[in-house]
Amino acid sequence: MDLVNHLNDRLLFAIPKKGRLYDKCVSILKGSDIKFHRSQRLDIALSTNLPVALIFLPAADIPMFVGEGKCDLGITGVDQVREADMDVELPIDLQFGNCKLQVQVPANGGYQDPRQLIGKTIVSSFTNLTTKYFAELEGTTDDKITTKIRYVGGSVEASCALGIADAIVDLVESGETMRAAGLTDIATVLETSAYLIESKHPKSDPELIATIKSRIEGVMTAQRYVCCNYNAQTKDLHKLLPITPGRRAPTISKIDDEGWVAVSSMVERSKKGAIMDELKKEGATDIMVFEISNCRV
Ligand SMILES: Nc1ncnc2c1ncn2[C@@H]1O[C@H](COP(=O)(O)OP(=O)(O)OP(=O)(O)O)[C@@H](O)[C@H]1O
Ligand SMILES: O=P(O)(O)OC[C@H]1O[C@H](OP(=O)(O)OP(=O)(O)O)[C@H](O)[C@@H]1O
Repeated sequence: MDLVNHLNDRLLFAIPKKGRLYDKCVSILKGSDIKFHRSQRLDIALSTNLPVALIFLPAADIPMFVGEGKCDLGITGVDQVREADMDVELPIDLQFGNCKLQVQVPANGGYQDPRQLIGKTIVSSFTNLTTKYFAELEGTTDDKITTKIRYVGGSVEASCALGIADAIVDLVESGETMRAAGLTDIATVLETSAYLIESKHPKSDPELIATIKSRIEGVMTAQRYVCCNYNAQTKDLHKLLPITPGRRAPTISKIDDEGWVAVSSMVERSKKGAIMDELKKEGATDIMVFEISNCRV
């Protein structure tokens, strides 16, 4: 099938083709019920249930495709958006791919302040952000900095040991890569996470864009909340309901037992243990927590 000729009239949605963000992106698409089949080695997949085409691209190229309006939507890290210096909307923080772009120096090298690196050689895959950062430190414009910024595409952390850099600017999540390379961080250039990004001048049907955004928001909410059900005596509700106020209000249903009701409420996943403990202490029984597979709020 000539896929390219099937792209007309479809919303083009750019997804990282591999790497750190890929699996989470696929699970967001799945959670949003955007069905597709990606043939091996093909970087375009037509959705089978929506007028959408998924375009699999390097995470670093996605801001340009969306910024220039070639794709209406995309998913990539904010670091990539800032590095590409593209003017796009950032409608949804997808809350994965969290890490920091940091200035890293040899742990035993005597640098404690990034100002000590002015005029030295810095290696990074994020040369634009690094240039801007040092231009600000030097109090000058990007084209006048004395610090030398060199690009490498990967394994940036090896640059100091190999003698091509005095320091590096690279992403840090757990810090394992940094420490294994004998480096330590002395400053943060940027904090980042993956975002749904949107063209400022989308070409597709606004209703379709709104539907996709609302589905992704639903996935985010479903990830953040669980559903908590319990039985309670009506006399205890004044103590129990403040523990489970819900997003708007808890649902209270009659049950076939005089003086008792069933309560259902969304609670934050990260607090569910403490909430169940407190409910039990205040007299709730049959407390159950359920996963929410998707929702619209
Ligand atoms: N260690 C990390 N922890 C969390 N998020 C990360 C980490 N490393 C990278 N990211 C995020 O993922 C994005 C893509 O990084 P990744 O290294 O996967 O890209 P890539 O270079 O396209 O893939 P690959 O390394 O497989 O070639 C980064 O721009 C950043 O937003
Ligand atoms: O703090 P950590 O948890 O160790 O993560 C940081 C590492 O993750 C990223 O690289 P990645 O593993 O994606 O490979 P790359 O070097 O090929 O980009 C980043 O460039 C660091 O090297």
